[in-house]
Amino acid sequence: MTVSADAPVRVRVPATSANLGPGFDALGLALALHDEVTARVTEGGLDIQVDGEGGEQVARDETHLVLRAMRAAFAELGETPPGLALQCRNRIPHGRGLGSSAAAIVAGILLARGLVRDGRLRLDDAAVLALASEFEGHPDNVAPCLLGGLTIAWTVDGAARAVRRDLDPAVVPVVLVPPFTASTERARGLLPPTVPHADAAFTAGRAALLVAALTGTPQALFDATADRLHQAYREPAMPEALRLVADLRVLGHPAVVSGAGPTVLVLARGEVEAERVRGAAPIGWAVSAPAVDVAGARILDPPR
Ligand SMILES: Nc1ncnc2c1ncn2[C@@H]1O[C@H](COP(=O)(O)OP(=O)(O)OP(=O)(O)O)[C@@H](O)[C@H]1O
Ligand SMILES: N[C@@H](CCO)C(=O)O
Repeated sequence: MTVSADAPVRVRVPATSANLGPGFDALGLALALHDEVTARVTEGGLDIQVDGEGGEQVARDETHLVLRAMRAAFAELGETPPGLALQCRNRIPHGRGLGSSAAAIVAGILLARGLVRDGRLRLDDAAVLALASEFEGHPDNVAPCLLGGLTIAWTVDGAARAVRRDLDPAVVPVVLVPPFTASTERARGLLPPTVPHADAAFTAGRAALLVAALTGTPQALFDATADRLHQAYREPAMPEALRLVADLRVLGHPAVVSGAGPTVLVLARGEVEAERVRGAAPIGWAVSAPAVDVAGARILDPPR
C-alpha cells in the first residue's frame, strides 16, 4: 500500500436526478445536496460510522455500498489496504430517486483513488466514470455526480461516457420528496422488454428537445419532459408519484419522476413557477429547490 495511516481523504458528492422524463438511463442533473465521506487506511479491521440518512438501516460491514465501491477501485489499482475507517455524513435520502447509491459509489471510488499514491494517474476520470457506471448498472446518475451540471451519458462497448452542459439559469429544479421509498431494482423490474416503435420515436424526439430546452429554450420544457418509455410502467411501484406528476402537468408544470422515483422533479421556468409548485405539494412531502451543483464530486481533504 502506498499510503500512510495518518492521511485521511474526504470527498463531497452531490445528489442527482436522472432521466428528467424522456432521457431514460441517459440524462441527469446534479443538485446541491451532498454526502461527505472521510476514509483512512488503518493497521487492520473495518470501522464504519454513519451519521444522517440511512444511519439506522445501512450495514457497517463489507456489504456497505461505499466500502464495496472502494474495494472495486482498490482491485483496479492493484492495492489491498490492511484496514479501513470510514466516516459518512449522509444528507441524500435513500431510495427516493435522488441518486444516493450513485453518490455512495462515486464517493467510494474517489476515496480509494485518493488514498493511493499516483491514484489519479493509475485510474483516470474516464475510468472512474466507467467503473462507477458498471457498478451502478447505468450511467445517468453517476455522470452528473462526477461532473456536475447537466449530463448526457451513453455506453460504448460496456464503458460509459458523458458530456456535460450548463443548465439555462432560468430553469429552477424543484424536488418534491415523499416520506416513503421505492427501490430502483423493483422499478426497473416493471419495465417491459420491448416498447412500441411509436413510443420509442416519440420519446427520442422529446429527449433531443429536452437538451435544447434545458440549455437555452426553457419555454419548450413542458413538451420536452413528456416520456413514454418508463414512467407509466412504474405506476404500481409509486402510484402517488405518478398521480402528482399528472396533477402538476394538468396545471401546466414540467413535472417528471426523479430517477426511479418516488420523488417528483419539476423543471420550473423561473422563481414564480417554482413558488406555484411549492404550493401544490401534497401534505407530508418535503419540497425544496436545491441549486444545481456545477462542480460535481470534489475531494475536500487533502486540499488539491
Ligand atoms: N451513502 C450510502 N451508504 C450506504 N449505502 C447506501 C448509501 N446510499 C445508498 N445506499 C444503498 O443504496 C440503496 C438505495 O439505492 P436505490 O438505487 O434503490 O435508490 P437511490 O439511489 O436513492 O435512487 P435512484 O437510483 O432512483 O436515484 C439504499 O437502500 C442503500 O442500500
Ligand atoms: N435511469 C435509472 C435511474 C435510477 O437509478 C432508472 O430510471 O432506473
